[in-house]
Amino acid sequence: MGLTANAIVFDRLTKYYGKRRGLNELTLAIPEGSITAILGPNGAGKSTMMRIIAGMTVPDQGTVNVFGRQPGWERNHLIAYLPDRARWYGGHTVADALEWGERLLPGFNRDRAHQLVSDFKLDVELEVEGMSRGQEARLMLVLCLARDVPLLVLDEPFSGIDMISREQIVLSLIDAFSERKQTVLISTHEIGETESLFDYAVFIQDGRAVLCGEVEELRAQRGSIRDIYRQLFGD
Ligand SMILES: Nc1ncnc2c1ncn2[C@@H]1O[C@H](COP(=O)(O)OP(=O)(O)OP(=O)(O)O)[C@@H](O)[C@H]1O
Repeated sequence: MGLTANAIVFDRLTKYYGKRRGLNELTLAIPEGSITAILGPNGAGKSTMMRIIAGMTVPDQGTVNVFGRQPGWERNHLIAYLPDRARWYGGHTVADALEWGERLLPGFNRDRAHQLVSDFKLDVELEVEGMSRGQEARLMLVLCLARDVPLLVLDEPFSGIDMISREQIVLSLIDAFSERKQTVLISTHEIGETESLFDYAVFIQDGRAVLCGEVEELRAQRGSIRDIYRQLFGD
């Protein structure tokens, strides 16, 4: 695959929540241009790591570099971040959300957003507050994927989406990512249906990276990503 430069570098990054450590000297590099899976059990530190990249949480110790600089609001025009929980405006429809995106999100491509809405079978008239979890997940994906930014950080983007739709969405993502030069980080618990998306994988446990590498190499050495997950985290 020929991955060279790193888009993101963590060096002994630690984040405390009270006495508990959300991240524990996390040391890790994410290759530029990769589609990277962030994998690990509940509470491993995946969301904390992503929030730090998006500049929404500040670490307590260690360093993090995103394209060579510290994260923060002034870097956010480079990043499309899909949080694990969203808040919407009351009374807004999918169409309103797209308009909001066009006005406020740097690099937002309106035509692509509308294409994605149609690909993901969303109704533009749908009110966002009344959406099912799967519909909401699709809308959040649209708002991120429509953006021409160098880094996408997607925290559990498939959660709540049914299996068949998930498979279709993964196929359209493979298509979309092959056309564009973006670094993409995706945390997910749905490893089976999403494995084909990834060319790099990071396994996290207790706030540390326990294994990372190019998916092709990991597969050749240790089996499928699902098998590796079981080897690392199974009882
Ligand atoms: N706001 C917070 N206040 C207190 N503790 C927190 C907070 N956010 C995260 N933590 C703790 O930090 C650790 C890492 O949490 P994080 O949400 O990053 O894990 P995760 O890997 O994303 O988990 P999941 O797969 O369940 O979404 C957990 O022990 C969690 O309880």
